[in-house]
Amino acid sequence: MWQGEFTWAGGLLTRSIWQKGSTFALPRDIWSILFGTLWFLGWLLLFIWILATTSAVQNWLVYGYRWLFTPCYKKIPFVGKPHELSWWRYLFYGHSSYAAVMASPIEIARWFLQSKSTLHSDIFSYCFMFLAPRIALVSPEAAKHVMVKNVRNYVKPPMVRQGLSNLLGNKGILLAEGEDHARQRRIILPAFHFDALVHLGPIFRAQGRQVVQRWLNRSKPEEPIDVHLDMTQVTMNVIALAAFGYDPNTDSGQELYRAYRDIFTQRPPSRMLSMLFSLLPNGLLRNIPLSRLMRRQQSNVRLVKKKVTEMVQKRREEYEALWKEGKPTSHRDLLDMLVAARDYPELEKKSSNLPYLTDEEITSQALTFMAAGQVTTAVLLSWTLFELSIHPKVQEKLRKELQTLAAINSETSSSVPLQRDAELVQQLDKLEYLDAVLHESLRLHPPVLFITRQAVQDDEIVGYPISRGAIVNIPIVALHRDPEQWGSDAESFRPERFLSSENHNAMQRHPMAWLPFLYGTRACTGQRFAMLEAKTILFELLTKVSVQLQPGCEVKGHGMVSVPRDVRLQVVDLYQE
Ligand code: HEM
Repeated sequence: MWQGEFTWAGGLLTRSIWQKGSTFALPRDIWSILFGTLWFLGWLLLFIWILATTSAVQNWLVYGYRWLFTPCYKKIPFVGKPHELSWWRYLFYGHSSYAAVMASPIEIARWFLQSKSTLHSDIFSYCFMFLAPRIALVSPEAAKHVMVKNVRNYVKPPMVRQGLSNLLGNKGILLAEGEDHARQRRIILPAFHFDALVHLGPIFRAQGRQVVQRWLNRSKPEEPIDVHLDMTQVTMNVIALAAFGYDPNTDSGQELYRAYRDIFTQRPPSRMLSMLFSLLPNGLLRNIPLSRLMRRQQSNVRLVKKKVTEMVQKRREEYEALWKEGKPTSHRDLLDMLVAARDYPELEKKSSNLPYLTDEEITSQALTFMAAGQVTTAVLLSWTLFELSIHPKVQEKLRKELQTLAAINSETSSSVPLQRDAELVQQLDKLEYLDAVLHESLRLHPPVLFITRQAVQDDEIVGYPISRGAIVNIPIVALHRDPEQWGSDAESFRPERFLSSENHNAMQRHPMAWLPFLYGTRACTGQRFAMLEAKTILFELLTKVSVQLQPGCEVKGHGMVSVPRDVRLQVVDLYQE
């Protein structure tokens, strides 16, 4: 029916292909464009396929070489190919459908624990994508070796660094290693001291009150709330105010909030795409329509970086102006402290050992606090509210503890509002059941599911050799559900296990069996910040409302930071008339 030729770019037709007398009424140009586009897409797909296959073969050769010639892999038990996986899927995914974020957190935990029990070994090897070798450390003692005993020998591998540096820049504490890391940590730690943090009490309380007011003033109180959305907003506000004194209620603050939410709530298709597109050169990426999702992701990252850089620069200018005028500089928030640490030029000259932070480091640090401090705490609060919503007795017991404190506090606390808030935060920190509830929530739903490290030198972990370059993985989520440490009810939510009255159980447990913040010199610097924030916000919420899970609501975790998906809660006003 049709003859002739057309160019590959549909619109750029060189000659007509449609002969007169056709039974179809479509104009010639449309057919030409259609066939031209199909032709173009066909070649493009072939090109992508060739690139992806070449890259996969190259990966298989590199990783195959590592399996064969890295001595430790011959001595560590290997988990084997899952029989239900076809060879093709196995070659491509390895065990990552079970052991990485493509599975849900509970599936990940079960897979590691099952492999541990089948192999009768706390340490075993398995494959990541393209059969890349990994070593799992599934006991607190093995994890302790990497976190504490020989921490300097284990650094973040290039793949992890690349993922983090896209968002955080290259110079922050999370990516620093060795002496550089120790220097940055020395500077940052004082800002997270308990005495400094209780002064953030008014911010924590005000944000908690705002959420509960929003819940109570809804026009349709019977409609459920999306708890993770609200907790994301509240923790974003807290970190923006407490770390940077940045007003989240401005248009610009809202823009930042939306970009952050998008970055951290990537769903499986876009995660898969991120992985596939990472195989292609950047230039090619821009021309593929499918990469629109990825481009949105990149533009979100650019926006966050731009905003944080602006905040840092503004604060530095303010600080320098005060410094030049000889006026006292204030320490309102984390950013003040970072800027001050950088600006000790006189002292700096005297000793090169004195701490200081460069401009780039300050920006990276600020981005790190935003990323590390916001999403993780939102996840902690969302899972805790979810667990309380399905365990009404625990919720009631906790409410009693909080209400008792509220009653005491209203009688005895200071008449100065800011001081009163700081005092309350101090008292909240001493509540045993509140602490136990948060510990139990972090045990079952650790926001960071696992950490990955690469050995710098040959080493030995619990009697097994670890060769230089080997990549080890601590699956926190699996260690937290291991019946060997937590007993036969390891999968149940039971805060009582953390109470001192059940100390006999705790004595049998390894001191590092609970490790959501890690231990040692790489432990989370924001642990106290996160716990105080979560405690204060729960206090504000649970003394005013009760929460129940919306019937029929199926909740699953997903993503790098175990974001709970679709937690819909019904909120009941405790003082409703
Ligand atoms: C529930 C909340 C949180 C959890 C579960 C958590 C967990 C973690 C974990 C597991 C690490 C180690 C990551 C690694 O080395 O691969 C880490 C590091 C870090 N976290 Fe947190 N975090 C939380 C909240 C916060 C907050 C609120 C802040 C700051 C405001 C913060 C700041 C940091 C920083 C700066 C590091 C890097 C420490 C270093 O490398 O020396 N985190 N966090």
